[in-house]
Amino acid sequence: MEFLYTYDTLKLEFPLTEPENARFVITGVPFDGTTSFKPGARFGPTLIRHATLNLESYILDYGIDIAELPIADIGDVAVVAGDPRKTADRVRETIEELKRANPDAIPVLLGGEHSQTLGAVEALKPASYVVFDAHLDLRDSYEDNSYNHACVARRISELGVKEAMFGIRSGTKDEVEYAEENGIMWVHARDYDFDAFVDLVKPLPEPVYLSVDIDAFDLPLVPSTGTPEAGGLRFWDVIEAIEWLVENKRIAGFDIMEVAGENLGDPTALTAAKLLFYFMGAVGRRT
Ligand SMILES: N=C(N)NCCCCNCCCN
Ligand SMILES: [Mn+2]
Ligand SMILES: [Mn+2]
Repeated sequence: MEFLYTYDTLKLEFPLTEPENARFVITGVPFDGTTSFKPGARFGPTLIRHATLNLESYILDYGIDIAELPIADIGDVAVVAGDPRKTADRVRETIEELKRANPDAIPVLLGGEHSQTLGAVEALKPASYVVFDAHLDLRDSYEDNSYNHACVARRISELGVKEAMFGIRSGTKDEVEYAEENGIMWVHARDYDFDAFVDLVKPLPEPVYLSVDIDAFDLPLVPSTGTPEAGGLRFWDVIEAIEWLVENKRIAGFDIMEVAGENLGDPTALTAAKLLFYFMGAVGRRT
C-alpha cells in the first residue's frame, strides 16, 4: 500500500494475517505536528506496538485468545510533518484503499495526534462518533490551524456525524456553546458512569466510529500524552462502555490516539496496548 513506509508490525508471539483476510487492520499515524504542550505523539504507534509484548494474548475475563483472531498490521502512514490536513488525507486514502481490499475489516488507527481521526472518519463515513477524551476538541481553529487536534470534533460534526463525548474536563465557553447549538452530547468526567454512557449512546445511529483519546483516562494511567489533564476516567469504566458498544452497535472503525512518550514501557503505551487487546477481544468474542 502506497503510503506506508515502516511496515513496522505488532510484535506478538502469534502470526498476523494479511489485510485482505483480517477482521482488524491496524495502522499507525506517527504525527505530532500541532501538539502545543508535550511532544512525542509521533512515537505513539511504535510505543503501543512494543507494549503489546508485555501482554498475554489470552484474555482472562473473556476466555478467548486474540491470537486466534485474524489481525493485520499494515505499518504506519507516511506523515507530512507539520501538516495535519495533508497527513489526514493520507490516512483517508489508506483506509479507503483498505476498505476496497477488505470491506469487512475494522480499521484500527494508533496515534499520533487526534487530528488524524478526521481522515479515518472521512473514509468510513460513520453515522455517529463516540469519543472518550478529556477535551471537547470543538474549536473552529487553534493556533491558526483548523486541523489542529483541538478542532477535530468540530470538523467531524460539520460532516453531519452525530457526536457523544465522555470523560470531558477541558473546554472553552465557545466550545460548550457550539456543542449546545449543534446537539453534541457530552458527559463531564466527574459525572461519568455506565448508565450515563448507555443513555447517550443508545439512540445514536449506526455505524459508530469509536475514538479513544488516551488523555480521557486518569493522569497516572497516561502520563505521556500531548495535553494531560488530571481527573480522568478509570480503565475498567472505559472497557465496560466499549463492551456495551460493540455488543449493541455496528462499529465502523476504532482508534487510540494521543499516546506519546520517549521510553519503551511507558505506562501510557501499556494502557493503550491493553485497551487495544480488550477492544479486539470484545469484538472477537461475539463474532
Ligand atoms: N486532542 C487533544 N488532545 N486536544 C487537546 C486540545 C487542548 C488545547 N489546550 C489549550 C490550552 C490553552 N491554554
Ligand atoms: Mn484530549
Ligand atoms: Mn482529543
